[in-house]
Amino acid sequence: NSHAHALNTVMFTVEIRQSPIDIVPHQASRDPNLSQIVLNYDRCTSINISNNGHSVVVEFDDTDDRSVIQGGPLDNPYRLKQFHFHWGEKGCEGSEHTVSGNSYASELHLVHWNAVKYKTFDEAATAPDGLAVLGIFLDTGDDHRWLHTITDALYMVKFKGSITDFKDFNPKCLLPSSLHYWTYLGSLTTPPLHESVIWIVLKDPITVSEKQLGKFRMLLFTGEEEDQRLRMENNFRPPQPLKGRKVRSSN
Ligand SMILES: CC#CCNS(=O)(=O)c1cc(S(N)(=O)=O)ccc1C(=O)O
Ligand SMILES: [Zn+2]
Repeated sequence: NSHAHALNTVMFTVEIRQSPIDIVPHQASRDPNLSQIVLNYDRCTSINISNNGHSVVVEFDDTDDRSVIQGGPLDNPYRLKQFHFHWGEKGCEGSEHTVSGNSYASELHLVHWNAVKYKTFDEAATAPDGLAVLGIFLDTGDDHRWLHTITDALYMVKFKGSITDFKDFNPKCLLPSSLHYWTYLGSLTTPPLHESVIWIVLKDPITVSEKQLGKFRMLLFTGEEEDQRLRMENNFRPPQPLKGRKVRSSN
């Protein structure tokens, strides 16, 4: 039965740093050593926008250090690879991280990878310091003046598997006024759930309108050839156990 024993060993993985989490601000430790994060996106090159059946994704040219995030908890610059969103079916839920138990309507994730230490994204995606994801909350209110560039393109990627050109988009226009953040060690929030993400979650949300958010909900989880049409909504994972992790706060 050594075979059964071996299978049992192989199948058992310890999950100690899963994401998202509920962030409790006054339990986060203010760390004076935490510098500000720096986003060098001025030479970023967006390539396309696509519907991968889980979210809408804008991909970037990550073949050199043209667009990186650095500073804060990061020891190296991390290259921007893609950004995507998570949202609900109504305004009161949709974000992945929560703040004192409260959800935002949506959450934007800018995914970066450590190309200094790892040769490829896939290698970085399995390393404990391989990825850095910048999380930005979306609140509902007035129209966001630049989000329409994205929402106007969503009809082109309605179905799972659809993709279209999306050039000259700089995600700097989606940042809130302050880059104050919380940071903790976590994971991807979708399969394969690798525990390879240094999370940097901005404290201040950006504001978008219900109308703009509604356009995300006209995307479909299903492909054009499928007879069932499933609206893409509630593509957020609920908060996971903290398991003793410390959340640090920038000044
Ligand atoms: C191997 C591997 C991998 C993960 N890819 S991703 O980092 O772009 C990613 C990250 C996240 S998240 N929510 O963890 O940032 C969600 C979805 C994706 C995706 O595949 O599209
Ligand atoms: Zn995400």
